[in-house]
Amino acid sequence: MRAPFGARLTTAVSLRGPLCVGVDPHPALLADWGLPATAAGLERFAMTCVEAMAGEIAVLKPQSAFFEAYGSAGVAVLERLIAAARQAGALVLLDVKRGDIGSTMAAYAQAYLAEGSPLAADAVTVSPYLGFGSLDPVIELAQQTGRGLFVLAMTSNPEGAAVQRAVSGERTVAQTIVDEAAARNAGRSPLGPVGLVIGATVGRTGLDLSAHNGAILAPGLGAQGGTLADLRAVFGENLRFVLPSSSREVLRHGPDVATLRGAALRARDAVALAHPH
Ligand SMILES: O=C(O)c1cc(=O)[nH]c(=O)n1[C@@H]1O[C@H](COP(=O)(O)O)[C@@H](O)[C@H]1O
Repeated sequence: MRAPFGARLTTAVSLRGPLCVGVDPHPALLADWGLPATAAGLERFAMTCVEAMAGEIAVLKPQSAFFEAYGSAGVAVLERLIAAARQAGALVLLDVKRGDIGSTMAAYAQAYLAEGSPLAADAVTVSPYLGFGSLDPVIELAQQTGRGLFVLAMTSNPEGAAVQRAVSGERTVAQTIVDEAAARNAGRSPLGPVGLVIGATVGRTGLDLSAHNGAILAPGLGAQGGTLADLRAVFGENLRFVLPSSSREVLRHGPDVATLRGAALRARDAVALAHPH
């Protein structure tokens, strides 16, 4: 039986440092790496990322869209990437941002979190905008299988604020999501399976995160302009469970394996130095 996701994530971060690297094979990156825009090029990109980073970095986050763009051959590459990265010791957070009615979410949960599913990862990103309760099938399966989920709360893109900072009753929409996640994680040690996504670029959030007993993914470092100083502006002193995430800023150092690995390790060490966990 696998240990709970919260325990596996805290162990991975304590052994490997606090960084998630996104595997986002943008067409422009494939071209920069001298690879063709084909499933074979995608495979080479994915396996180079595994070789360079899966043995050293705590969490790799493949972005499903870039694989789906190649149809079934691309999804097959994603399956092999997930398996190879996990085999090399990284946790895999599959970035798919799914959100649907509860009965359909149960099917997504099976696809991404069930034992033996070809796309099963360690955790998945989900959108709560069909109502937080619609995510319950994902939370239940995550708990059963020692996996996790990251719920979009305050996203790094500028368009997110109009919805997420809107006030509903006494609280912002984002705060209601934080509070729902906190309720699901209550009493779990060291961390519950329900993480949040709060972008590194969002500035002051006004969020009360004190009851959130879960991880926080903070994407937006690098290519979207987020800096290490911004993380402190967003999260204050309380960065213990924050997992900063960067994709293009690291990936642009490929395709040489050693150079790519060096860039990832430098990014990780810079985060660890600026924000000791
Ligand atoms: O869930 C995410 O990972 C995510 C949430 C968010 O608020 N902002 C955000 O950029 N992301 C993802 O994080 C990655 C950011 O990539 P870079 O901008 O290249 O570092 C992309 O795969 C985005 O889809």
